[in-house]
Amino acid sequence: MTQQLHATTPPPTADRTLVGHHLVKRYAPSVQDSPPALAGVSLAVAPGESVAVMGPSGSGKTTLLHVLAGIVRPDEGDVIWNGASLRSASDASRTTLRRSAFGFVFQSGQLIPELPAVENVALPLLLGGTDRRRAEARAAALFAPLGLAGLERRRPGELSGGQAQRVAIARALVGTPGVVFADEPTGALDQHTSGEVMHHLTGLSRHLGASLLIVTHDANVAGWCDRTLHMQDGRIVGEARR
Ligand SMILES: Nc1ncnc2c1ncn2[C@@H]1O[C@H](COP(=O)(O)OP(=O)(O)OP(=O)(O)O)[C@@H](O)[C@H]1O
Repeated sequence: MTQQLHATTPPPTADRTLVGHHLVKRYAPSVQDSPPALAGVSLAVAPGESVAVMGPSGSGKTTLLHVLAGIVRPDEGDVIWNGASLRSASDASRTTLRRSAFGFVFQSGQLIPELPAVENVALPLLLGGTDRRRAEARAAALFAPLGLAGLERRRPGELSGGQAQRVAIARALVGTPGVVFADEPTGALDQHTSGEVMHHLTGLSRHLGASLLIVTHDANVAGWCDRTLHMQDGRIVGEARR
């Protein structure tokens, strides 16, 4: 991938550090219409680090996640993953990167209702060309570590909310991604179940060496992470380490 870096971008590091450099994103066509969703955000997520992003509604948390994950292209600035620029990458290579290097967990409703849990988990591997037997074996191996042993053939409608989120975590991690992006992963769960899900999400990510970027409104969820960033009006205005 070619490097087209912003003039002041720090030297890229060809490791599994995720770097966002001076990210600006405006959804409205002109600045007069509304303030930018991202107004110049810079951050680095170290390999294996877990980072929570908190802030009021509309402060730009989800936009930051989408820009860092290569889903949304920034208007200014760049995202560097493994030493390469996402901004200058083609749509096709960004899609390939998302599939091979990143995993995603959303609030709910992300599993395919018709497929048994194990097939839901195997899906990213199947889409990447792994043969079915090997994909399902790798998927099944994640059930016990996530406390899901015996639920492999259940369909999503036959799982509790917390079990379904743990299946979604397995699916995000089955391809051993470099970074897992999670947007309100416990937003639909009660406090106790949320704690269980975070225990599994942080524990298994750490075990597999994946970094974690979590958008959340819940300070208890952020408390599971190494670091919490606070956003306001499209900027990072504070940071706390555990
Ligand atoms: N697709 C879009 N088109 C236009 N404006 C958008 C779009 N997505 C987000 N915005 C605007 O960008 C700003 C930041 O939104 P974003 O969803 O990133 O905030 P957030 O902090 O994640 O909010 P919440 O906590 O409510 O999910 C808001 O003003 C929002 O209205």
